[in-house]
Amino acid sequence: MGIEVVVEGLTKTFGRQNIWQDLTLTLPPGEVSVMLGPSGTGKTVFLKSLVGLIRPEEGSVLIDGVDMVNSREKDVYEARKLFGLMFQDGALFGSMSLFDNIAFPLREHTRKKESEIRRIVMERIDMVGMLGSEGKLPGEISGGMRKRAGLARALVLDPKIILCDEPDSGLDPVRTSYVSQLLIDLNAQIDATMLIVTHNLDIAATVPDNMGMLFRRSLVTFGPREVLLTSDEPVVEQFLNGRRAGPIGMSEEKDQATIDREALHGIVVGEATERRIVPQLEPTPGLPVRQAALRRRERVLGMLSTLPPAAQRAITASFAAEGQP
Ligand SMILES: Nc1ncnc2c1ncn2[C@@H]1O[C@H](COP(=O)(O)OP(=O)(O)OP(=O)(O)O)[C@@H](O)[C@H]1O
Repeated sequence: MGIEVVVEGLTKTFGRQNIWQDLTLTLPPGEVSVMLGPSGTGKTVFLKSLVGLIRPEEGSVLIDGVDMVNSREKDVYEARKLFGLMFQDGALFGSMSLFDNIAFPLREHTRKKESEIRRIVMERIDMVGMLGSEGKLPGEISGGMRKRAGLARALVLDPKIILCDEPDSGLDPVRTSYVSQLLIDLNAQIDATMLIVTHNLDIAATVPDNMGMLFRRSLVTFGPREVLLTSDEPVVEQFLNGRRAGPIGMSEEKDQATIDREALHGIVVGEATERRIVPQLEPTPGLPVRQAALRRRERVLGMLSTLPPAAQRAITASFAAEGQP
């Protein structure tokens, strides 16, 4: 099973620019979480902070007893092996075949024999549906395939935590839904903790167990998906509806003067519309039941009375629809 990630009081500044402050959240073990947020709110910086590639000034990130913020580089390096990272462009080496790209972490970090490496690499290539393409160079395949190859590479060291930075960027809507299904299928197969950073509303609506959103240097919310999906916070409303009216502007956020000026010109925040929550994706038939979904159900039922009423109603309705009242 995946590992819990406990983030407490995290604050990061570059020079005089405060990226975010006092972020506190827990990624439940083995569950899939999504972090939303307008461009530039520091989602990538957050992912890099979890793996210790960026060191925030304050706070802690506890993973299996190691604090990725305050520990010695040697310990952080060791703990980093628990992670699988999938970056926006797949981050593949252009002159290496897909096979060699995917084998790279195994050759770099383990002493496995070539025959064993071949077995693992082919198994992961199969998992992401790319058997037959292993001899190709990254330049010879589409963006969607490069993403999947990046995901296969993230999987070779049997990660306990998988971080995906915008798995949908540059993909058409059809390829994006394949990636969404792939993420859920992988979760069912390996039960790793997953955090996905995305702007994509379809991924956000259908993939995660938990959702959070970064805005104005803090976490607007983080918790079971239904909390964000039923939230009437103006920034969440605006983001989920892709509207111009609201606190998010072209360069991240608007000041009050801009909001007032827009109101004068008739650009007003719309009425809060009742949002329909679409069901979460299920693993492809034939794959194991997602253990995280079973654990989440118990966890969420245990915290139900602490959640906002709209989220409680949505959760009760979705459990009832699954035939598990
Ligand atoms: N190494 C760095 N040095 C200085 N500033 C940085 C560094 N890395 C990121 N930043 C700044 O931190 C801010 C947040 O960047 P980040 O890439 O995390 O945003 P994001 O939310 O992932 O954006 P997007 O959705 O557009 O990818 C930006 O203003 C960026 O310029």
